[in-house]
Amino acid sequence: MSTLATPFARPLYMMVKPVGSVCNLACKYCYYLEKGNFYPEKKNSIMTDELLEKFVQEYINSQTMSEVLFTWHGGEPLMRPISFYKKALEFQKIYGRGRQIDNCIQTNGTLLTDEWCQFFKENNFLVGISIDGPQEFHDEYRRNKQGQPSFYKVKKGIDLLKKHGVEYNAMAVVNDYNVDYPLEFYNFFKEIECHYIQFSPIVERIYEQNDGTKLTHPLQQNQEINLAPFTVDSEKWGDFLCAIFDEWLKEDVGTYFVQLFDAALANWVGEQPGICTLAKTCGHAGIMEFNGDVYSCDHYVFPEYKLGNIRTHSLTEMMYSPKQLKFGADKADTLPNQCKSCEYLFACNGECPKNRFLTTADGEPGLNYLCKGLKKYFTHIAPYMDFMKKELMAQRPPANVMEWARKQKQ
Ligand SMILES: C[S@@+](CC[C@H](N)C(=O)[O-])C[C@H]1O[C@@H](n2cnc3c(N)ncnc32)[C@H](O)[C@@H]1O
Ligand code: SF4
Ligand code: SF4
Ligand code: SF4
Repeated sequence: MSTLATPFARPLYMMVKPVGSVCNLACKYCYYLEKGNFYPEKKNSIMTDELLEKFVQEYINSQTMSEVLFTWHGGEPLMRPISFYKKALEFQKIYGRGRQIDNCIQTNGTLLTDEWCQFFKENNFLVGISIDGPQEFHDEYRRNKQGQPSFYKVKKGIDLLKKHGVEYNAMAVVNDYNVDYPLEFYNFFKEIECHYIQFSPIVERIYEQNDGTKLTHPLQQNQEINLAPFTVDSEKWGDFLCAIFDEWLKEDVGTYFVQLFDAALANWVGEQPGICTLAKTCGHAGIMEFNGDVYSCDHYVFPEYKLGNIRTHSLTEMMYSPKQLKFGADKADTLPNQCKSCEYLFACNGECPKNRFLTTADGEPGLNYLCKGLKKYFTHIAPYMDFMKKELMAQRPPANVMEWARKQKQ
């Protein structure tokens, strides 16, 4: 096992699911909806006030730093009433004893109202909104159980956030349907003046199990690969990123922030990237279900990756357990030789282990499904990243890359 960073030198981070996997939408690609199968008592999957208080107290007390970040996730976290979050804030005040406490919430945006937005503004919430680009792309997969599209409601939600001056960012998935339209996609976010954008590729395999789940199980190896139809093509993912990167280079560096570009630059200069998929190790962010069950990662909510329950184990115990440390270290320890000798390992780190189900040319298992696209992306951005690194080292703004890129093209 590789050496991990000293425990306790970083915040303990946990995403919380106050309504479990319950949601008012039924996006066709959603990996979380089916987690309800692990909780047959599903109809009652809401966090009690008593558990909320226990979590808030323990989460704050587990931190070794003065800042504490709460992340509310789901399912759809706005399916709890505002009063639930007001209680959470009261507990934060009681147990925070002067610490700086921040809250962010990840939502599909369809349930936003003036009242929610006022609440978020007053309490400084950062709101992550899921929106998959323009209407046609978004509505392809993001619909409710009756098949009704959600774009119109999400757009209305974003307008409300803007009206109330709430800080927000966009989270967009890239799938088989929208991957061919990178510029339409990117320009949409500029049109709605969203300056912080996260793109996440959909990679899912169909794997029907007895427990009622159908999507990727990470322990599913040596099986016939049965890609879910919404999965993004690996090379197209690379082309998509390259096209948006070139567009971003024209005039947006320093004004629009694309998480995968920032994370690549972070790796280029040897800083921690802001996204786990490009980090060296996993396991920094656990998730807690409505009933206090804690899992290794949001994409590893499976019985095999359950770390315990907050009623019987402390958060520190679970997040620094041998099981979780191994989960974290496995990301680097299980890399195939093709990755170990890859010139972009420092930037890619083999991406997410969930996606490592191909075999290398030498027949070694564990190659990332997205490898071809990732290599294309890193090769394409390398000269610009090298330049930005040089600028940063000389304490000049990396945005100088825009002029440099223009000159290269002349
Ligand atoms: C599971 S949702 C929970 C929060 C909230 N309901 C929402 O949609 O923002 C969190 C994020 O995961 C994304 N997502 C859903 N299924 C995915 C998948 N199979 N692969 C990658 N991301 C996915 C969603 O688009 C959303 O941005
Ligand atoms: S809104 Fe979020 S939780 Fe609900 S189905 Fe869509 S991605 Fe899944
Ligand atoms: S398994 Fe994937 S999603 Fe989970 S921490 Fe690792 S890289 Fe991130
Ligand atoms: S680009 Fe491919 S070979 Fe290189 S580290 Fe990433 S997944 Fe491995």
